[in-house]
Amino acid sequence: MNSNPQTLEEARREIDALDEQIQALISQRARIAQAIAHIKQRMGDGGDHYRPAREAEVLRRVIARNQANGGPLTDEVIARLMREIMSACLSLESPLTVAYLGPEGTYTQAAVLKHFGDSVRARANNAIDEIFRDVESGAADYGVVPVENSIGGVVSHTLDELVHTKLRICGEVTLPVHHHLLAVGGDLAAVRKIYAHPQSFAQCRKWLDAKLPHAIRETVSSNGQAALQARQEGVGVAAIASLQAARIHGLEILASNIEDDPSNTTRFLVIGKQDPAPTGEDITSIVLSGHRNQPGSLLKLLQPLANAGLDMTRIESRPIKGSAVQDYYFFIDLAGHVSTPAVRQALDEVRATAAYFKVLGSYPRAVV
Ligand SMILES: O=C(O)C(=O)C[C@]1(C(=O)O)C=C[C@@H](O)C=C1
Repeated sequence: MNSNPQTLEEARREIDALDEQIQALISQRARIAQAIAHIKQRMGDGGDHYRPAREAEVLRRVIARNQANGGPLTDEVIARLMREIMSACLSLESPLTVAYLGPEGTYTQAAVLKHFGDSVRARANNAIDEIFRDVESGAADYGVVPVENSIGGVVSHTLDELVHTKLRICGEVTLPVHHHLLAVGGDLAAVRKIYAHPQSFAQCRKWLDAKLPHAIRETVSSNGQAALQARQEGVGVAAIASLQAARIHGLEILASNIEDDPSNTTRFLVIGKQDPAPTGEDITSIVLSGHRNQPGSLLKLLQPLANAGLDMTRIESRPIKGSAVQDYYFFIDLAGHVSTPAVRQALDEVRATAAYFKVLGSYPRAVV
């Protein structure tokens, strides 16, 4: 085939031929995925064919090949295309229901699409605890909840739920957060009122002070809700929300990327009943508490992790509700999978000295 077309006709002929091959290959891939689903059924996997570890491996290979080939598509774009192919293949046999923090148009919905692709049934819920209940009861196969924002800090509701649930963390999603000012129409000068989630107001404060110092700022429960209200109230009322919210609610973008810190990122967790297999690039999340009134208790508790040379990537504390003296749960992420001897052994040692200890999950590190 000519790889250096000189005319539009030649180039389009090449694209038509490639499209034919790509389509045939995608169909062939889908048939093999169907065969895999039947094999899994025979093995008795209970109908949940989703395999986060396998998907992470496929995506990592896609990105490695993209980098070796020098693009020209970005890693994010090529991974998204492959993610959609996998999502469509999986949905042929068992479409997943994924509960997320709604309403439609929230960043959590964007995280669902980024992680599971467009072929899942995404189910909007009003509160983080409802998402946990939906997955526990089987009303949803998986849930996606926000856990931390690089500016706003931890989402304490999610941490509190993790302590008590029997569900496991099966994956993580990291999403760069870009805020946009949306309205049904008009221009910046017409904006007299802005709806947003309190965190979004905090993250766009400098921009708002400079560009819209006189507009009334009214907080609502989510960015999706903000977009909905801007839609209902019309010209002069704006919302801070995502591009997706703009699409869903038919709003125009009055200003893009209005966040004060362009590196703003939110981390989400995928919760479910599955323990993903190791991939070689995994995170293990645990929660623990020490015995009261023991000086240096946290240091002693964590010593086995240091002795095993395990890389602790995150530590957060939350007060234990209802304890008279101030006691804390510590949420710790470390690099590695609980099925590897070094991690298992170190965690057994930690468990032996902790007042409370639970593995929240071992799951693949986010790929893109
Ligand atoms: O390899 C599998 O186990 C499959 O089911 C196939 C496949 C894919 O399309 O690549 C689909 C869904 C799973 O989550 C992982 C991978």
